[in-house]
Amino acid sequence: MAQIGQVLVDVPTMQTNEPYSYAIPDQLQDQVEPGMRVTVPFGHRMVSGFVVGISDESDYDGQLKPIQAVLDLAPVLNRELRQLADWLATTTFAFRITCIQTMLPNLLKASVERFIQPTDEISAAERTTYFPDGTARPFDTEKLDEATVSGLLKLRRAGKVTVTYQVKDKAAVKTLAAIVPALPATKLQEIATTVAKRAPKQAQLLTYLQTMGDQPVAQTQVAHEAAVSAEVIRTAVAKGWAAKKALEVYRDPFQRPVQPTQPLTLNAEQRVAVDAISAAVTAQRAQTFLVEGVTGSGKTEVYLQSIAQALKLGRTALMLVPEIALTPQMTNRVKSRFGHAVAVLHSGLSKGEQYDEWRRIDRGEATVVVGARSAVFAPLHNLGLIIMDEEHESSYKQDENPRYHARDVALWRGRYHGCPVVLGSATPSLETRARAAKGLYTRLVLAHRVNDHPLPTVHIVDMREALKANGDGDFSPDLLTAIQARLDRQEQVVLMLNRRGYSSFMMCRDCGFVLKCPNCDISLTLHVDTHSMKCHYCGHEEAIPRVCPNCHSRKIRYYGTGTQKIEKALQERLPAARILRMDVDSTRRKGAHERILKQFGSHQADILLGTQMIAKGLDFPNVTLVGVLNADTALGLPDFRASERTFQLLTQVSGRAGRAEKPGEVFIQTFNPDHYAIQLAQRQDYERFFVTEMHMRHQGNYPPYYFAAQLTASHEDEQVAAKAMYQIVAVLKQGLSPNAIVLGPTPKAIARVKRKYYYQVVIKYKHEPQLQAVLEQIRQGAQQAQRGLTITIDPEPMNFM
Ligand SMILES: Nc1ncnc2c1ncn2[C@@H]1O[C@H](COP(=O)(O)OP(=O)(O)OP(=O)(O)O)[C@@H](O)[C@H]1O
Ligand SMILES: [Zn+2]
Ligand SMILES: [Zn+2]
Repeated sequence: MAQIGQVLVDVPTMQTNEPYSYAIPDQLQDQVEPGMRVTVPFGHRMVSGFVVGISDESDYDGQLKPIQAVLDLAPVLNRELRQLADWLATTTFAFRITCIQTMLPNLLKASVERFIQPTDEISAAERTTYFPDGTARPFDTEKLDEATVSGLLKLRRAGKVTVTYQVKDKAAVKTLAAIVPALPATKLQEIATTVAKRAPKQAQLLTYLQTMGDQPVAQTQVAHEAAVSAEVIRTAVAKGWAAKKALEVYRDPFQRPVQPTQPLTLNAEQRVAVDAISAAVTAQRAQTFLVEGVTGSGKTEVYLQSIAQALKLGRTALMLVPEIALTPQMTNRVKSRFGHAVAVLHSGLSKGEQYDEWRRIDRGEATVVVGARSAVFAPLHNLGLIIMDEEHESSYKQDENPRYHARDVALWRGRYHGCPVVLGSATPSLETRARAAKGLYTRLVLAHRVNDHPLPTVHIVDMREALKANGDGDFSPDLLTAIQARLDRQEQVVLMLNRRGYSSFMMCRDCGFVLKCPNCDISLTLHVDTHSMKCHYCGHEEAIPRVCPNCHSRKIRYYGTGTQKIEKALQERLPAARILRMDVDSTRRKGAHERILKQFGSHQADILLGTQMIAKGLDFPNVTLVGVLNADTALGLPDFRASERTFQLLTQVSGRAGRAEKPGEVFIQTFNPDHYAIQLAQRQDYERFFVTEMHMRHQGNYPPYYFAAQLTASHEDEQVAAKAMYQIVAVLKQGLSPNAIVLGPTPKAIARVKRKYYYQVVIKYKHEPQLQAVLEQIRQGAQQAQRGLTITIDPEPMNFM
């Protein structure tokens, strides 16, 4: 009986989660398997698709169109990852094909090209007009002019040209030109003797060829080892003594040499953690651990030794880091311990490098994967351990479809493989810490720094005073004195300029007052377009104040400064200081980040001035001073997580100071010295912060007490977006219980992006068994909605702006 392939087609406008049935032609019967990419006819074109199933019968009565071509020799997604894609689609309200695309390396996202070519029917004149090269030409209706397109279509109707499809499969395997001997050794020897006099170099190569065996060797290597030029090799090939072969090679994204390291002797707290995790690895238990360890407590060593346990049992390990491009130090540490077993996956690699690393993982050649968010989909078999470092980082949440959180995916894979998941942080997210409190996660605490080095001493600098003293809102006298002392002692300084919330809110520079919503206790956002202050939760709007409502000062203004400006100002104040700047601009080029850190690490600079990207993971023993120039900017954001983010950032960045023998000191400049997030960051007291913040969340009905979901509508016409949102609110109110809190619709913080208006609704709820169904109904309704209207659903928004 003929086989039927169930294919998810890759047509973004044809949004469906259901596969289509296609006939599998005889010649492809043995080739098609679930998990492979294919091309199929769809309407009048050829599109790529993904086989999710094969069956013998179809409910479809008519004639089925056949699958045209198979793009893969083996499935690119295994059974586990296909199940994961389905789960992802359901829980994030994304399309199955979108989820599959997200899981594949970029290189495997094939696209189809159309070609048009002449048939025998075509006249000579038509041929010269339409086919100047005489052969097939790409048929891209967007690039060709209208007359050519209509002319070609006319020819097609007359049967004078045909259209063919070719898949531009970008999955190029990298190859090197290589050489193999084409004749038996005895024959080569014979020729060598005859040419020896007249062409000694050729004889030399012939002798080398005899020693080669039948494995191809890279041409450059042959040239080097036989000490002959490329020209001599070309001649040998032309004469039929040797043959050219393509040698498959991996692009190694990790060319720099690493020093191998041995496991360190663990201290008592580390020992307890490694033992607990190893036990779960050995028992193949899907247990979740929270490793709550202060900065510099040696969490990385705990991860490494737990990974070693998984490898010892013949299993594999996945280690997630927030943004790997920003943490070359971590990659180095893993690579130095596990060498070639390590594959690295992140967006900083070229597509080819990503693909090669992905294949090494899929083939089982790499058994440890270090990577950023999307590495959570790495095709590791037989997972024994998953680690998520800095688990509180918001970069683990994807901001576009599918809107998944890598933590949820990690937990899913942990259950699938029966392996533990380790969530590590000095400042865990409230959600995670709350789950540990409930006993859902096992909490492992590293309360002390390695070798009992003390945590740094943190000073809070009241910038209201500093501003009065020297009129300088950027550098307080205290901070400048402290920096100078480091310069004198040849120690190093890390300075952070917080760019989050840059210029989006207003603050009084005399009293630190930030304008808040009277209904929501969340700061109002400045809208330059409407000249007003708005609340993004409830829609409250008021005029931009001219004087501070609290102290009547006129020094109320946007908050925010650029790193370049700060660098210049700092250099003027400290002319002798060598400053390195690390921000989006200075790290645009590939490898720039790593180069800057290397320079700083080898003390080619005294001060590393940067944005939030310098807050995490850096481990430089000579850094004894950390300065935070503006602690407040993130506090003013209209986000219920503003305090949490501020506390985390300040604690993380403070942790860069005094990690080795020399004690560390931190200066936090703030206009809000009494804010609890800043006070508790000064004490680096996470537990106290957790209790305080949980209380605030409880009062405000925020996560983790409530769940939240966010819906957004966008359209070029503001009316359309707003109206769609009002209709959605009606659907929600009808479908959900009266306990659910529906906030909005309100315009988003940046209400207009790329000529589109954004409106949003936030749902806060505790138990809403109907929510999934209601949201699914809204998602389906959105497809029939007005042209140009986009509805997005985020089941777990990281920010509400
Ligand atoms: N058992 C140990 N004995 C000696 N040195 C150790 C030990 N464990 C870790 N270290 C060293 O202590 C330093 C800090 O460790 P690590 O960077 O792992 O801390 P961390 O907890 O990840 O900190 P952060 O959260 O600030 O990034 C490192 O230089 C590491 O090599
Ligand atoms: Zn004021
Ligand atoms: Zn409000």
